[in-house]
Amino acid sequence: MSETFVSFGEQGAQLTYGSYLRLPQLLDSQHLESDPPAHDELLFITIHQVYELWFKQLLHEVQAARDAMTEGRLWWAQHLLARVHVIERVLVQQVDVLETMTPQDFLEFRQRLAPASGFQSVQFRELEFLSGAKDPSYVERFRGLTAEEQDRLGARLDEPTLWDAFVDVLRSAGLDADSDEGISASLRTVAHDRSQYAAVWALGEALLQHDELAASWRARHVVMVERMIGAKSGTGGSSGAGYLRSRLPMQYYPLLWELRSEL
Ligand code: HEM
Ligand SMILES: N[C@@H](CC(=O)c1ccccc1NC=O)C(=O)O
Repeated sequence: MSETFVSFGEQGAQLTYGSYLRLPQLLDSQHLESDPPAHDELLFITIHQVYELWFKQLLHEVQAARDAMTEGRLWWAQHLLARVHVIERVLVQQVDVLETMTPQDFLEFRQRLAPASGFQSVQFRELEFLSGAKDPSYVERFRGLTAEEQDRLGARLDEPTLWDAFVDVLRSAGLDADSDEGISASLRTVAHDRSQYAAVWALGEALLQHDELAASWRARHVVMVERMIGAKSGTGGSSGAGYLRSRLPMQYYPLLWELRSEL
C-alpha cells in the first residue's frame, strides 16, 4: 500500500524538519580542539551540549513552577516539577554514556581543554541559584564570563527562588512562614494533616525529590571524575575530586530534610 502525503497547515510550504530545528547550526557546532582529532572528543562535546540543552529546558520548567506556586496555581507547579524529575533522571543516567570513554582516550585531548571546565557552566549555576542555593562567591570565582552571562547570574541572585515560592504557598495556606522556626512548625502541621494540606504536602515532596536528584547527579559526576582522572587537579584549577566531594553534602531545602527527624 502506498503512503499518501497530505498537506497539513503548510504556511507557504516553507518550513522543513531541518529549518524548524535549526539543524545546520546545531550540527555544525561540534569543533574539536585535538589535532590530529582524538576519536572520543566528539562524544565529549556532544554529551556536554546535550546537558546544556536539558539545563535550558530545566530552567524553563523550574522558573515556571516557581511562578505557578507564587500565583497559587499549585496543580501546574506540581505537574512541571514532575517533568523536572524525569529530565533529572535522564541527566544522571547519561553519565553512563560518557563512561564508555576510557581514561587513556580522555587523556588524548584533556590537556587541550584547560582552563575550561564544567565549573564555568553558567546554566548549571543558574539552576542552583534558582533552586535555592544562592552563593554570590561563585559569580566572583567564574573566569571568562561574558557581560551577558554575568547579567544572567546577577538576575538569578536577585530573583525569588523555588524555596521562596514554596514559602509563599505555606503563607497562602494560612500557615506561619515568617521564620525558619515558623516554617518548620508549619511543615509539621502539613505532614500531620496531609488530607487537609494535600497540595502543599505534594509540593514539598516534589521539592525534596528535586534536591535528591541534584545530589544524585553530583555523586555520579564525582565518581566518574575519579574514574577518569583519579586524584589529579581539575582543568578549571580546583583540587578536582576533592573539591567535588566537598559539595556533596549541599542541600537546597534543609528544613524539608530536618522535618524527617521530627516526624
Ligand atoms: C570526563 C568527564 C569529566 C571530568 C573528568 C570532569 C571533571 C571535573 C572536575 C575536575 C571539576 C572541578 C572543576 C575543575 O577544577 O575542573 C568539574 C566540575 C564540574 N563539571 Fe565536570 N567532568 C566531566 C564531565 C562533566 C559533564 C559531562 C558535565 C555536564 C555538564 C560536567 C559538569 C560539571 C559541572 C557543572 C561542574 C561544576 C560543579 C560544581 O561546582 O559543583 N562535567 N568536573
Ligand atoms: N574539568 C575536567 C575537564 C572537563 O571535564 C571539562 C572540560 C571542558 C569543558 C567541560 C568539562 N566538563 C566538566 O568539567 C578535567 O579536569 O579533566
